[in-house]
Amino acid sequence: MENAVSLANVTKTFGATRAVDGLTLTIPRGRTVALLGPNGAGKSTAIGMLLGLFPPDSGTVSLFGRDPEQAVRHGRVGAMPQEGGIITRVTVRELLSFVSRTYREPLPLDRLLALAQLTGLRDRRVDRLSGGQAQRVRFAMAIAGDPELIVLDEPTAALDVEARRELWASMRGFAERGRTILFSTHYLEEADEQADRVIVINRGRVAADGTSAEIKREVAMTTVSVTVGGEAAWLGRLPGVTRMEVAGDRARLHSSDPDATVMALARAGAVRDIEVTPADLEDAFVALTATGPLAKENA
Ligand SMILES: Nc1ncnc2c1ncn2[C@@H]1O[C@H](COP(=O)(O)OP(=O)(O)OP(=O)(O)O)[C@@H](O)[C@H]1O
Repeated sequence: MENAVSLANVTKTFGATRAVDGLTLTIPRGRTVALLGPNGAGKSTAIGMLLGLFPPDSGTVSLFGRDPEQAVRHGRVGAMPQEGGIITRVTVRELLSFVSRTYREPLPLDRLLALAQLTGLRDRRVDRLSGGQAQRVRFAMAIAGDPELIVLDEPTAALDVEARRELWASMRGFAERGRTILFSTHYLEEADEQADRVIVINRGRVAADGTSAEIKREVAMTTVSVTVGGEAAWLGRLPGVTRMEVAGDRARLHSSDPDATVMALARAGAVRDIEVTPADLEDAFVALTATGPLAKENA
């Protein structure tokens, strides 16, 4: 079965900015995948190309083995752009039934309202909705044609915790139908919690790709902190240490093999206030998107 999404060595330049720089990734059907990256990493540009909004300068983009434009035209893809007004002065039901009529095989309206948790709001005017409710209307518009893939550019960016939770409950309902979800986010926690797989993008390329557990392992960002008196440079050469920060008399060692690092510290008698902190996704993300040596290694 062909992949839902496939990008092969895709580049896109705007003026002097290379927004996407040799991006290669595939997403099989039925997955929920997060595109995670800092501001300007190239997420929106990648999404724009895979929705067929503009072509890449080089490389190929395909959705279900076809040209993106074709896949979109055949109703296999639903999109929720970062912004985008919705018509006001109509009720939720009027808006969604209008959108549904533009598709050949739309979801039944009741089903659509239920999936987006809008049943109780169906007679509410769209301009009287809260931000979170309006976002669920946008989500309902994206899935009205019952697409196989939905692409959401920072769907929860402006939402509070509760509204985010509700939107995710709706999205999970859609994913349970075997559908593919690709969403971009700045929120590590959201990627960690919601996605089966996290693709970290930095400077237009894939910096890491895997489950959040794999990414944490890959960057091996366990930190070993220790108090040192005097010169600290030698700590950077201990087994497992990939990076080190020194603040006052405290050294923070990032280690890919914390056991070996701790043993070496013990052998050297440098165990004052030793503290081992396991990796978290925040650390992994910072490491992957920093301009330090690790980022270069992963680039
Ligand atoms: N139409 C455009 N014209 C000029 N530069 C652009 C255009 N679109 C994007 N860029 C630049 O390309 C780079 C990637 O931008 P993009 O919007 O894809 O990143 P992003 O990861 O989606 O960021 P954000 O999280 O802030 O939305 C940025 O440097 C941006 O300024």
